[in-house]
Amino acid sequence: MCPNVVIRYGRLISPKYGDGVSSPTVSLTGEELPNARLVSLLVFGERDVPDPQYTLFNMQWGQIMTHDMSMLAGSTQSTKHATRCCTDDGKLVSKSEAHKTCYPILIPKNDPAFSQVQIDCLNFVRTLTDQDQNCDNSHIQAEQLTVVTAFMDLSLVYGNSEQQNQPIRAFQGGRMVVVERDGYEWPPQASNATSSCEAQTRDEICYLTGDVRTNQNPGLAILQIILLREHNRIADVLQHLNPHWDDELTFQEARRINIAQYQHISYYEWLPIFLGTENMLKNRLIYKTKPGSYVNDYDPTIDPSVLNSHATAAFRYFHSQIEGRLDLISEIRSSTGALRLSDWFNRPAIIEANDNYDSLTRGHATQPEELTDINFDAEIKHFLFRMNRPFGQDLRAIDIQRNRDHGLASYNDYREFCGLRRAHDWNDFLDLISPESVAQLQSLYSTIEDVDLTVGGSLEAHVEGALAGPTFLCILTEQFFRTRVGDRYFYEEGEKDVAFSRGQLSEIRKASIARLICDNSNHIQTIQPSAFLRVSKTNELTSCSNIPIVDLSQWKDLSVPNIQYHHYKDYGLKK
Ligand code: HEM
Ligand SMILES: [Ca+2]
Repeated sequence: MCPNVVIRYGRLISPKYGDGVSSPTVSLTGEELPNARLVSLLVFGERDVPDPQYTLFNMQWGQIMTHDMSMLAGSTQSTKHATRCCTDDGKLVSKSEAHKTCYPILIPKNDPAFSQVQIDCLNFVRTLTDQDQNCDNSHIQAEQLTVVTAFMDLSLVYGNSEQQNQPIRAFQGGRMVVVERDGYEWPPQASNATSSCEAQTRDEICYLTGDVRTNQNPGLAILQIILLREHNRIADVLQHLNPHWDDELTFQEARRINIAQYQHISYYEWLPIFLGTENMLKNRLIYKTKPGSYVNDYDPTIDPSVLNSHATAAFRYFHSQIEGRLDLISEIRSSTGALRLSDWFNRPAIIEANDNYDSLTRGHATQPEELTDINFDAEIKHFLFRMNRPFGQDLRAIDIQRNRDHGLASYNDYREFCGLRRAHDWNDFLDLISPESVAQLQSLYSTIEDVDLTVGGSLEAHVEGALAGPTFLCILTEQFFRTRVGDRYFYEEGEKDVAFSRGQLSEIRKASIARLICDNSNHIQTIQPSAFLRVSKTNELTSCSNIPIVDLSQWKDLSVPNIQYHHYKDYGLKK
């Protein structure tokens, strides 16, 4: 297992593991970098401001894409780290006992939350690098590893290898394994529920899918279920259209269609909200196409792996959109209650209680996400993975610590890399960052060169039409260009060995998040046509029967035996 996440612009401190707990907090100038929790507290707010335009599904789809593209090696992304850098009662473990990958976040004195409960230490385990795996490594800096395929191939549904896929594939009718409860299909049970979830018994609901993070929060699990049910829905239609197809052909074609719809929704419905339609057109991330026309932009020289600056900084800015209250909404769109996010981390059983699967789905399509700004909801800033304790972890502090763990170049370096003006003194940041934020930075960092990318980038004023400032926008645009152009199997590609027919492609282009919700909820009848956008005069609730359908009859009696499916081995981690 050798690198897939690449540092393109690494800060020149050695990210080789040092002496455990005290590893690199030292900046370029040899000064201490300001404590990550302190930066989280002082630079970022936690005001809960709803975004008038976008629904919570808009946030949630982003987490799905994130999980498809990257998962840092060695991080379980839950409370249950095998490596413990803090004791049970929140004290630093002694240096001699700390594992070399320990890099805990120390709690500053007078912390408004953690000082109440005498917690001094938040667990943090460094990402494994190629140097840990003894990969041949001629460059000076270590490179962090990811354990999922970088391509947008729904690896979170199907797994990242034949081995991961095998136990969740039914090998019948092209279907994935599901279990039936109350007449509906759900993902199979994880074999180790008490460690994969916060489950009390082995029988408590804990889902097994292609990605171990599935159970992390209810909205994420719901989208995983929607995408799983969509696979089986497609497989059933294909079998009906083509009874002579065997399991393998049906499975691979259903998977291919599911991935194509998801790529279409991601590039044409979701990404324009973040990156701006004009910016995407200009940078050839999307095209104004005729219904059945191809975009032949595959380029084998483009490296499609995920940029470290993308996974560790830019794409995490959208943690700001997370809402800590999940509304339960009825079919007539009235509230029937709400869940507190931190009560339900890694406890998916709540989804199958009462009408919650549908009520939460309507809630996510109705309630606003939080404004994309410098505020991060208290539920993830003080209560992440809290379980039954009074406080949990701080996702914003984790993001900052991860930025340093990976040795990313500084905010100022990335400004220059992205063609902006390099700052020479604090005032030079004022072109994009508010005077209040610059003053906070100046009080915390000893030099402008030390400001972390994840911090500076999150403070920039947004580019018009986009939900990010110019530095993050530059990184995100570069990433999503590579993700499509570096993927030979991207759904718009017309190369004959891999292409959909023109008729099929024009059907795929009708896919929408609204249709996915209609087809894969239990019994939702109405939805707005653009479900990433809130209901409005131009986006009114309507019957599901009015939402365009991808007509799968285009796949009838298809003579496809020669098609090249992309199998897992094609996307295997690089040597
Ligand atoms: C309730 C929603 C979410 C929760 C609780 C959550 C939580 C987390 C946690 C715990 C991590 C691991 C941090 C680390 O150890 O470094 C993480 C990573 C990450 N998150 Fe989120 N997140 C959420 C939504 C999102 C959204 C909406 C996006 C983007 C649109 C996003 C983007 C990322 C990225 C890019 C990573 C790094 C992934 C990797 O490379 O392994 N997350 N998140
Ligand atoms: Ca993937």
